[in-house]
Amino acid sequence: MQTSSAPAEVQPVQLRHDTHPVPAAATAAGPLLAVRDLCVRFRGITALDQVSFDVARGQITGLIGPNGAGKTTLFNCLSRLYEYREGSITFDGQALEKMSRHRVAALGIGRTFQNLALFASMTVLDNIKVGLHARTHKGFLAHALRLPGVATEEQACSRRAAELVRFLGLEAVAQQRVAELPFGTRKRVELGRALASQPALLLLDEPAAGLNHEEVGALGSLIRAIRDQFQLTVLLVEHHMGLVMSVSDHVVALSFGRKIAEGTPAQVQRNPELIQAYLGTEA
Ligand SMILES: Nc1ncnc2c1ncn2[C@@H]1O[C@H](COP(=O)(O)OP(=O)(O)OP(=O)(O)O)[C@@H](O)[C@H]1O
Repeated sequence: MQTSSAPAEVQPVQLRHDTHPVPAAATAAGPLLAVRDLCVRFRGITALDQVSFDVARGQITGLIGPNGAGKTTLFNCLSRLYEYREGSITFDGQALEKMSRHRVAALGIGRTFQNLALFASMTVLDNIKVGLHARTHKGFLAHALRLPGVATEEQACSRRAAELVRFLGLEAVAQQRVAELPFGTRKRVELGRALASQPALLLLDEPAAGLNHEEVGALGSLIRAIRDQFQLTVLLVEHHMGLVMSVSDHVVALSFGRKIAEGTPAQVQRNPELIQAYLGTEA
């Protein structure tokens, strides 16, 4: 990640969320995301056991827990990569279990992955444009075939992609192929692609993994800047406790598929069950 491009130095650009499906945080009622009694089982393993929690609009919620706690399983349920037969997930009042994966992305849930999911042979700018095409009216095929109206939309896409590149401090590498870039920079590109789809809820899966101390510091500021600038709600899965506790408004802790603690970072850090869960594994 380019530490020289911390958010304090980033030019404030205003990206219009004119296709944004979810009302602004201040005006809408209820949590953006409500997880209720969610159970997921894999051949005898209970990955999630009656997990319930809310993600409040406009907040950064940290989801923590030792290895195997069920964090990624939960993310995969939110992206509809995994099916769940027990419990429910409601996004802005709509039941996710009734929707296809494609509709979930269109609804306004964007994510990054633990192991980067970028097109390595494409440039930084083009990877970000892929995210933008997820929200264009004409669709990828119409763009490929250059159908009428595409040119105007293409110009808007290029403008927005350039704005995102600037926001993320990626101008110097915008025309470089992703495969040529250091890991930290690629992680920032993935963030750009997720933001390009204009999500209302951004799911970040271990964004600090593989970053050095300085890069993690810059990442914390960047996550907050993203939340503020794009008026997003963020759900962050992360093992780096310093990062989670410094950026989160609210923290939910899982262990062996169960929710064991929930509250402000200060409250959760004092929770005896959480301390035990980490002492028993990696603390
Ligand atoms: N597709 C799958 N098939 C079988 N078991 C799975 C599958 N996905 C997850 N599990 C199991 O479910 C449990 C929860 O795993 P999960 O990856 O959600 O934990 P996690 O909290 O994300 O862990 P980590 O921090 O190591 O990524 C583990 O016991 C894991 O082995």
